[in-house]
Amino acid sequence: MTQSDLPTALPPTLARRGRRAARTGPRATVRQLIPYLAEHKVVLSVVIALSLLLAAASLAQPLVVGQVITLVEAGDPLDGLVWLLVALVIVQGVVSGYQHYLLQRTGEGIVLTSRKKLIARILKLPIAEFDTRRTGDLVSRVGSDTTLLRAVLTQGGVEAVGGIVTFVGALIAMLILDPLLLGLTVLVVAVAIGTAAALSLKIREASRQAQEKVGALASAVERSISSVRTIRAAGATDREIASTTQEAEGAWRLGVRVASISALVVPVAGIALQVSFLVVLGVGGFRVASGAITVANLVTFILFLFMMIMPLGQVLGAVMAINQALGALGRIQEVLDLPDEDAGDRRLAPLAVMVGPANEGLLPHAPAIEFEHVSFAYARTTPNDPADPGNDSPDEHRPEPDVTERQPVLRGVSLQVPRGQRVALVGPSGAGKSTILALIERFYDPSVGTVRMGGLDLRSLDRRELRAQIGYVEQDAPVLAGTIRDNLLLGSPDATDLECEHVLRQVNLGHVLDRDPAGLAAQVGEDGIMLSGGERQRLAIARALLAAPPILLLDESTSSLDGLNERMMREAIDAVSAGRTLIVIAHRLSTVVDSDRIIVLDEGRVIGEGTHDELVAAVPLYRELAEHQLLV
Ligand SMILES: Nc1ncnc2c1ncn2[C@@H]1O[C@H](COP(=O)(O)OP(=O)(O)OP(=O)(O)O)[C@@H](O)[C@H]1O
Repeated sequence: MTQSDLPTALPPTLARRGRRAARTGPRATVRQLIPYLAEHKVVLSVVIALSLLLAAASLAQPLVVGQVITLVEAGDPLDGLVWLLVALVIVQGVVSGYQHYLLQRTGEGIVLTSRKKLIARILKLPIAEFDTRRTGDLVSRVGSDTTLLRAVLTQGGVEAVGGIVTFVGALIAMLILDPLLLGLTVLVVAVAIGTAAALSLKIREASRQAQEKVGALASAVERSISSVRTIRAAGATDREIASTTQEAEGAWRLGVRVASISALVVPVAGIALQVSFLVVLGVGGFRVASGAITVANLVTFILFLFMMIMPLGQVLGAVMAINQALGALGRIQEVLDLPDEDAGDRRLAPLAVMVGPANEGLLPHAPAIEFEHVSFAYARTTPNDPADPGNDSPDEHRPEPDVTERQPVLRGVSLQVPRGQRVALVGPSGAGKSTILALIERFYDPSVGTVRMGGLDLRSLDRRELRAQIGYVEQDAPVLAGTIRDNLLLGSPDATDLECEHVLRQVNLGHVLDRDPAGLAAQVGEDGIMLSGGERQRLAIARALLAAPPILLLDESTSSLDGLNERMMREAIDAVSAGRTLIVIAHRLSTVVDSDRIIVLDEGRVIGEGTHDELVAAVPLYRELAEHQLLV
């Protein structure tokens, strides 16, 4: 099989789309925002009704004030009008407080919905997505971008509905009171609206860029924290602080840009209010003097003017918040639009695949695992990945990501793993051993050829059912932060403490229970850092034992173990392989020698297969590896 046999290029339309997305960044439309709001339509209807009530209360106030002035001028009694005014103000205060609470709560609801959707999607993304995306950026989308959606409701979006009613009501009242004064006011206000609208259009793009930079910052922090030991040991702490701080400064710069655009919008509304107020006061004064309008009507007109300008501020605030939210929603939606791992799988009725040595399978004589002419290439990742806004340069100037080039890692691999046998994969680093395990787990599908379990093409099996048949002990970080119990129950949530303790003793980990009074509740630290390398692997083996899958994949730790640890690891592997099929990536001669069959890989090809003695005699690479105790 040659490289040219592999499907290497993406369809041109996909490649074009990828390049376009990299240039412009993800965008969202108002239509994509609607489902988030629709989920809260009952509460939002109540809030809108309250806004209308507030608008009516606001509009009533100038009329009552005008009436009070007229009555005072005429020397007539006020007849409780002052009390009506007080009642209006109190009702307005109480209603707007309640409305504010409802909006904040609904805003939190929208953040929660988007977070739930993102978490569910991210954890179901194809494994290949994690090869090309930065963890911190994904975390930032869940933590930070989602909070910007809240602003759609909390920064005036819904009050603006009532605001529009107030605006129109005030406009009509002003028209009745004095059309000339209104004409002048509208002129000033129209200029202000035009300027503010043009500015707020810029906010969406600036906000998206700012959020991308926050994502890049989260990625940098995540990298620094997860590699803190390596960084410390390399004496690179100060450089790492400097480069991470640089990302923080980048986020600050873009945040300030958003702030400066918004800051221009706010005074525009303020100036509009002041100028129109001065115009109305000046021209109005003349008109009162000439007897064209009364003092009461001028005061009422000025109150209505305030009433008209206030919602204008609300609408501008809402437009800014919506534009900011759309920037963030674009980044959220980009992840939600990715297909999940099962997308495109053929929907088949669940099949009871029994591949244990004692079980009658669907195809009882088929090997547990079989590779037939399998070739595979990882999608190539590039430093200029669209998910990595690593610099401040404008999008147009970034080099386009190379999404088409793929290098084969497995080339025409054919192998069989009979049921109940222990098969060792050996070969130099980078030969493709871990990739074979990844294909068995169906983290990826082969580019060419077929992988089968119990005679069935893996692509015809439900992924969950397939993985239920397999235990997988990774080489790196096979342990999760949490307690020993959390780690054991990951694959078997119903196991009892007694069962947990039993499997721990089977893999010679009884002492970790004895050394900590917390026992199974003892913390293992981030990535199991409180355990030794050998203990981590044995804990992962214990987890696999507890789930008791018929097939176990074990990527043996490369860390050298002393005599005692080596013996304990061998006993753990013996315990786990009893009564099941075991495929082990072997780095220790003892593991290899104890295997039923050894498969030698080099540069993605199977170059030898047999027992230890057969391979020592026939395969020079194997002989060389064995001479060096195999630790490669
Ligand atoms: N997720 C990935 N994305 C892109 N390339 C990858 C990925 N994982 C592995 N590779 C590449 O595939 C090749 C084979 O890797 P693999 O991990 O299968 O080798 P290996 O034989 O298990 O090596 P080792 O013994 O060092 O773990 C390597 O060149 C590696 O760089």
